[in-house]
Amino acid sequence: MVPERGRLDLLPAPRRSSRVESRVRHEPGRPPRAGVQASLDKINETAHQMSAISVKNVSKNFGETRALRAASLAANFGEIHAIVGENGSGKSTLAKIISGVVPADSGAVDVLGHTPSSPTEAIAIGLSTIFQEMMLAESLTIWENVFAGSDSFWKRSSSTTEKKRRTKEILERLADCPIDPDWPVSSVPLSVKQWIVISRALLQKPKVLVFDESSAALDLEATSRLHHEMLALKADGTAVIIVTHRIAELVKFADQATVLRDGETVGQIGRADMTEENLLRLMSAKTDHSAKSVAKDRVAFGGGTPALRASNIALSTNGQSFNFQLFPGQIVGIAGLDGAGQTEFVRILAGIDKAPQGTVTVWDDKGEEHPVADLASAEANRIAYVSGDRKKEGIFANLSILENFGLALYGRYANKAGFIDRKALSDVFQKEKERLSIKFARRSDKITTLSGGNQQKVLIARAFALNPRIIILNDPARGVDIGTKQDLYTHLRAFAAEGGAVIYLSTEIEEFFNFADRADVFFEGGLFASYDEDQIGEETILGAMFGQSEPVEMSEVLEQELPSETQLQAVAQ
Ligand SMILES: Nc1ncnc2c1ncn2[C@@H]1O[C@H](COP(=O)(O)OP(=O)(O)OP(=O)(O)O)[C@@H](O)[C@H]1O
Repeated sequence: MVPERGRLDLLPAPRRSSRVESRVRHEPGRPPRAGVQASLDKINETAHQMSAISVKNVSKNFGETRALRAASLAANFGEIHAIVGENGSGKSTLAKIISGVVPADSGAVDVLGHTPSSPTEAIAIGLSTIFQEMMLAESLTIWENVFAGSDSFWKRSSSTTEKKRRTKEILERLADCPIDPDWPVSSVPLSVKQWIVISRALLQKPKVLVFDESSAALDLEATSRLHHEMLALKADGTAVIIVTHRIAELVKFADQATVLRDGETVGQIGRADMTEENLLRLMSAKTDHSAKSVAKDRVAFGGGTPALRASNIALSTNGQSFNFQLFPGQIVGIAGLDGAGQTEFVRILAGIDKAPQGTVTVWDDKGEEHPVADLASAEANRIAYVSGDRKKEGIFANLSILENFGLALYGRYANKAGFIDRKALSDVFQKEKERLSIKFARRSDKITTLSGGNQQKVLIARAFALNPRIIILNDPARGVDIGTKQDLYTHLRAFAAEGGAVIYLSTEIEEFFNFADRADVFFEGGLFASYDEDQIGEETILGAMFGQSEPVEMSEVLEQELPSETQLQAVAQ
């Protein structure tokens, strides 16, 4: 029975029987269910056991778009359960149904013994969700955001001093940097915003925690902290549901994965069968999963006229200066831990921010040089920029898909009287839509009706359509599925083969493999190391990210102690 709104305090305690708790506690590493073959039957069979979540044959339409047609999922307490699938396969919609944000059209939804009909109700029964789009009030302080809405569902509302103390404690642990709870949210970087949203959910001490692509804004080290947090929650008996495209990461620590394809659950994979290959095979009807490899000839860069040069650049007034060069046809990967200066650097190259020191110069087709000092000069010199932080820097939520695509192009497609050649704009849109396989019902629909990954594709398409000489991408593949990523690498490689130059900042080191011609690594506010194609590897890049000239193994980064039960309880108090 769904309770009336406003009567949540009268809700019966969620059905989390001691039988379930003891089963999880005494058998934490239950043997995984067999196989990739594990099918709907098996999922339904599992759903009959006492589980944290049981979703059976759920469907959901948004107007003409069928987001889900037969989605099922069964997740237990004390397990990390991933939901995977290509962009637009229905993962977020499933997460939203489980979280009470949208109702299912048909099918059965059982979350902790209830069918939540609103996020508030979901929280009341013990489910917290961290959504893909960060819901933050930018003008409020950090602590106000962490405790937003808390007073209505915590029995004893704590004092402001106490709230600030707890905010500082949990955020400094999670974000691993000093935090003043009184800072306005607008003043902190994207990664800290992500931690604020995560803290808010953790402080609710949920029995089920849903992460919808929540590590997308976090760098490697931070993602590892998040994984440890998830493992600690699992050890505590929480059902942790994660929606993610970071397949390589999830095979390391997820217990189960439910795979969606075109709105349908096509299988559930257990720990023993959790390999990238198995997941990809189920996710996509495509048969070739061979990879990241984009065929290309080795080219030596260095001679001739560069496409872009940054000279004596420093990222702060007293910072160490450095030089940077990019040649036509070259793809340079940019890496660094969060806050190491790489984001500031690419924004300077794109003309968005000014360098505290130094100059940026580009060369045109005729070999003539031009300074890049602001957005206008960057645009005039055909530099396109794609941001991974699409909500803040990319999309206009109130505009349609086509309008979002066409915004930067209107100047190019307008005649002298100012009328836009809609046919030409429409043709180029169609071409880019096919190039990146952007999925949507109608181009006149608002961009926010697209899945997160498809929104990102619109921004990438817009950059290609600008016919740039240089494309600067700032973590563009955030939230983009693996198939699209590979298509993106192929398109960028083709762009480079025609003389274009690419700067590709990524928080995922693997993106550079078999793709970048060079990788530049930032550390503590400056360019620390530069590696040619044949030196690019996980250990070398990772080492440089930590300021070491020696390679570092991933396991050394991930080898942190799990928080103890006492530490966790202290945080949860
Ligand atoms: N509010 C909405 N209105 C219209 N269509 C929607 C809405 N929400 C989702 N859709 C559509 O439903 C489909 C599934 O979207 P969903 O966001 O669930 O996919 P996803 O698997 O999470 O994708 P991604 O990996 O890109 O985030 C998509 O085609 C999307 O455009």
